[in-house]
Formats: sequence, structure tokens, C-alpha cells
Amino acid sequence: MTDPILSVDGVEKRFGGITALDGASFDVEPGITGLIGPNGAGKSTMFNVITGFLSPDAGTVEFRGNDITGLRPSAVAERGLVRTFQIPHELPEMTVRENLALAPRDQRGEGLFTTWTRGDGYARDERNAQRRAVEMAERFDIDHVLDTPAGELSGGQRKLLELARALLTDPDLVLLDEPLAGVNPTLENRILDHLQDLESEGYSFLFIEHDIDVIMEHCQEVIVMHQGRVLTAGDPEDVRSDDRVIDAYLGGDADDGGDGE
Ligand SMILES: Nc1ncnc2c1ncn2[C@@H]1O[C@H](COP(=O)(O)OP(=O)(O)OP(=O)(O)O)[C@@H](O)[C@H]1O
Repeated sequence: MTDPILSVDGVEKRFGGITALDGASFDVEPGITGLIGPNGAGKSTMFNVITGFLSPDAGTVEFRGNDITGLRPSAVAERGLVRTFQIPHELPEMTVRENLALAPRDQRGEGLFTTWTRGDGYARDERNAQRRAVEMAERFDIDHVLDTPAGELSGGQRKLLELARALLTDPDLVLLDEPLAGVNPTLENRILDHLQDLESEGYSFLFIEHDIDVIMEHCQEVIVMHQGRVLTAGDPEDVRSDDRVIDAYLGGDADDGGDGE
């Protein structure tokens, strides 16, 4: 048994009267792990807490054995834990090349201003960033759109760009929020193949996904959230046949008029 790369323990998060996370705990082992659960289960809130976009009201998050609870997103990214973003507001106007070249600094919280005002080593860093941008675009088959504004990409190309941007920060663990949403089946398979290849190179992934077949085929482990807690976690085969999971997805009230399909 390997050490967990990520450990979440007793995490709580409330928004006014809404309890989004209600004492959620789980471990993530190296590899590809799926995070599933019905709408409103708390999956996105959990991603935000893990990556420092929200502070939890209680509980801890440990990454590679170090407490990262409440650290800022840039500090979390520095330690090797990143999430893919919906491309922020201003970036659709920038080309794929520019998006990729800026990605590492962006994740570290260095804005354009810091980038431009930095002195020593800037030219070298810049050449390096440009070279890696092209290499990454080639790897993800988006090199033919390097000079296209990101806002003009298809849904699938945009997901590949997000993945490429995340990888340019040299992460150990990447959190992916529905990486296949709005992606056509051909690109969907390509993204999944990329994840598999990257995993064999030592990257780990935790991803939110609604398609249980994708989880079954590509994840070593699956974590199921429901009502802000972890309902169960483990082997996808076992989880799929777990009555509690089936109930959670069907709405739970078995004697409440469900058609029992
Ligand atoms: N910023 C917020 N303010 C108020 N309530 C919020 C906020 N963010 C999330 N919530 C609430 O917290 C609960 C959990 O939401 P969350 O988005 O984390 O669930 P989810 O599992 O990601 O759902 P989905 O699969 O629909 O994206 C929901 O009841 C949601 O309405």
C-alpha cells in the first residue's frame, strides 16, 4: 500500500445556512481517481477547498504529508497541486501560444505586471516558456492552433489547452473538474488516452466525472460524495454495485414513488 498523495480529513464548509461539506474525509492514492456524486453533493466545493480557493470551516487537507489547509491557491500550486480552470475572463482573447507561455506564472499568482517588470533571467525564462509552450501544444495536438485566440477553440480543444496549462506548472496531482463535459467522442477518447499516458509517467489525477462507464474504465479508485460527506470509496466495481450509491443517485427515497428501474 502506497502513502496517500492527498488526505482530506473532516472538512466542513457552510455558505450561510447551506452545509456544502459536512465532515468529508478521504485519501487519494497516486494514479487516477474519480470523484462522483449527485448534483449538489459538494464535489466542486471540495475542489475549491483542496486548492485553496475556499477556506474550510473545519478539517484539514494534507498533500504529500504536509498540511496545506487554508494556503492560497498559488502556494498550493507551488507545492505541485493544481486544478484546471475554466479559462479566465481575459484569456480567450489571447492565443493558445500566449496562454501556454503564461501558464506557469499564472498559476504561481504572478500577473503580467510582475512578468514584465522582472529583470535578471527574464529573457532566458521567456525563451524557455515559449519553447515549452510549443512542445506542450505538439504533445496535445493543438500546435496547429497555436496562433488562434483561445476563445475560438472547440470545447475539446479548450479542455486540451486547460490540461496543457496545468501540466506546464510541473504538478504531481492535477484536479480536473469534468474534463469531458462538452467534448465530442473522438476528442473524449484522446483526452482519456492522454490521462492514461500521463499517469504512466508519474502524474496523478483526481477528476469529477458524471459518466460511470468512464470511471469504471479509467480509474483505479472512486470516491462517492453525497450531501457533503463521503458515502463510500474504493474499487469502481464494488462502488458501482453498492446499494447506498444506487440509492443516492436515485434520490434515496425508495418508498417514495420511484419507478425502481
Ligand atoms: N458560493 C456558494 N454560495 C452558496 N451556496 C453554494 C456555493 N457554492 C456551492 N453552494 C451550495 O453547496 C452545495 C454543494 O455544491 P457543489 O457545487 O459543491 O456540488 P457539486 O457536487 O459540485 O454539484 P454539481 O455536480 O451540480 O456541480 C449545493 O447545495 C450548492 O448550492
